[in-house]
Amino acid sequence: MISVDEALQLVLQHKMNLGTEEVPLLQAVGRVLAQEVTADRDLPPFDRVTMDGIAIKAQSFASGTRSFHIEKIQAAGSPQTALATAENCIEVMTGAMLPANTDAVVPYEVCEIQNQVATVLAAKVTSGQNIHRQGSDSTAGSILVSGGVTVTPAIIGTLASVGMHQAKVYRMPRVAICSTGDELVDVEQTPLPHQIRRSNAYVLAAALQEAKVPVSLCHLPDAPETMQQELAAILPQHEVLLLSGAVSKGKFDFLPQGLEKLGLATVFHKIAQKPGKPMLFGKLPEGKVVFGFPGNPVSTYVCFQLYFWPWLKASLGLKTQPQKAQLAQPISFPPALGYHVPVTLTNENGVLQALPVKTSGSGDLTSLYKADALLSLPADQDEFKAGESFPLTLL
Ligand SMILES: Nc1nc2c(c(=O)[nH]1)N[C@H]1C(S)=C(S)[C@@H](COP(=O)(O)OP(=O)(O)OC[C@H]3O[C@@H](n4cnc5c(N)ncnc54)[C@H](O)[C@@H]3O)O[C@H]1N2
Ligand code: MOO
Ligand SMILES: [Mg+2]
Repeated sequence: MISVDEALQLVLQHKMNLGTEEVPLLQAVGRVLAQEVTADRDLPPFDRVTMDGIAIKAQSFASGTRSFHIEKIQAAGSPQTALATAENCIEVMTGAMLPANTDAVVPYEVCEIQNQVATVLAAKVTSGQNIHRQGSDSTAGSILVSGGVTVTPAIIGTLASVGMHQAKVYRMPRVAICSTGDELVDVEQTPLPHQIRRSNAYVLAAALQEAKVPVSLCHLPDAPETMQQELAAILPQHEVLLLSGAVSKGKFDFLPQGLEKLGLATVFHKIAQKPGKPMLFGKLPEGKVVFGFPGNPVSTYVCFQLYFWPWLKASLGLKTQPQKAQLAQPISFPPALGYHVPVTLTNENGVLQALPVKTSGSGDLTSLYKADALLSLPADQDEFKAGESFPLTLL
């Protein structure tokens, strides 16, 4: 059986080249940017007034002038005006162009205005004060945002400020999520005593919806021929299959053989880990990939988090920062399996502490919502001391 690290490396070796697409500005949020964003002009594009007040020539103040006749008002959104006489001033509003022949803005708070004359009460006026200089943030042509980052609301603001009403982002893969199992009924149905409601596909669909990955849902029966026919019908419209259940040793676990008939090249089947030991990963014709997650709800979600997300991020060219946390209490786990422990996180003096969540195993989905993350303990160790650090996957 391969290790957790080997499985992850194999999954990453099969990342997909997704290409790019143009989307309208607001639809770019949450997507991965596939272009550099450059400034179309200087930012700010003119000397911008940053306080409501009066614009003067600092030299006039230095020469002793304190009362300045107000020539006019320069509002934001008006073309630039000019001060006619050095001993005068122009009232200016935040966001306005600084009037020509002025180089300092004195806020209203330190002025007294009567009969069109502003008297400056401040002790000092410096050339350049309260002016956001043209090009001081960035100059025309400079790179504001590099490609390969997730578009945040702040990046949307940057795109808007340089006039990009569309943005080039990496295309998302077309994903089908199929649950399997004759014991499962849909959410709106009332289960009979031997049945349960299916939840796995909804968990994965919800996670993908948050990440703006388009998905379609389906459910496959525990019957080899129908399962294979339905898979064959789904495959042409999708590039990634996320399947849950039917990958273990049961008499009705038909997924591996159903996929083989569709041309599956198995990359691995089984990982030395708990939960999620029976996980399957393989290639399908035309460069498509399939993740066969074990059916127990916690196993499905854990494997999705540990293997599918890194695969998607790698395919989108997103870099991930490995994270670690300290185990907050000792754990004993003798089997030679990697152990992914659901934990809650607290921060003690800047160090992340991971406290295991009580669960009754990989069928216990309701305990998983309490977890903030998974702490992955290595297979070659049996006793794990409080204070030891291990890799962390945020949920
Ligand atoms: N002899 C062995 N038996 C099992 C092994 C093993 O190594 N040897 N592995 C166990 C492990 S670990 C897991 S995990 C499960 C995985 O089984 P399958 O992937 O074949 O999944 P199923 O048999 O279809 O279902 C398992 C379990 O999960 C429930 N389930 C499935 N799908 C859903 C869903 N969409 N929503 C909610 N619950 C779901 C299903 O009802 C079963 O209870 O195999 C062990 N057995
Ligand atoms: O993935 Mo299984 O527990 O290891 O349910
Ligand atoms: Mg099974």
